Amino acid sequence: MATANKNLSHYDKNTIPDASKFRFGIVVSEWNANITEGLYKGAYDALIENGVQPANIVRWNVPGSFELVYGCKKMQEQMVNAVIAIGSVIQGETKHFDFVCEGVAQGIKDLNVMRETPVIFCVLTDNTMQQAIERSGGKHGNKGTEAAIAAIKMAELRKNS
Ligand SMILES: Nc1c(NC[C@H](O)[C@H](O)[C@H](O)CO)[nH]c(=O)[nH]c1=O
Ligand SMILES: CC(=O)[C@@H](O)COP(=O)(O)O
Repeated sequence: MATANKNLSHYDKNTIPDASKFRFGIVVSEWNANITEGLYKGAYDALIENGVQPANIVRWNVPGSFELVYGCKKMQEQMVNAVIAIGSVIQGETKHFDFVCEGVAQGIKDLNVMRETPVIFCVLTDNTMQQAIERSGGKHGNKGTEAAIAAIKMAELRKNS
């Protein structure tokens, strides 16, 4: 189902686990910063709304989405219950888009397979800037909000497993 038909940014707070004791790492790519700052705000606000203490949200920046893998690997080594990777890759004229998207998706998948701390994939892979705007606080909601809810749910699953 496409984002246009399923906007997960609206959620029922009663279904979200208590997050007040959790600590989260958020790694933010500086590429397309107008988009990644919107995603960060969505994630940060959703964590706070669900009881996370501001001091328990650790933010690091990395230059581009490709560097999210290394940033998230190092963040996993901090005392955090889950990590959120935030990036925005937008199609250009060459194959660079495919390599960046492939690298970051596979890299984050590997961190989830190999290591204990869950890493949430909040990397937009859009054809146009307009699509990115619509998904980072625009008419299709905010994928940062959705990532924060996923992070809380995964932190809870980790705690109980
Ligand atoms: N074009 C985009 C990039 N490119 C930069 C790479 O992510 C990386 O920083 C560089 O290749 C050095 O290793 N990154 C994005 O996040 N978004 C883009 O649209
Ligand atoms: C996703 C990218 O790296 C992209 O913005 C690069 O653009 P181009 O393929 O035109 O060099």
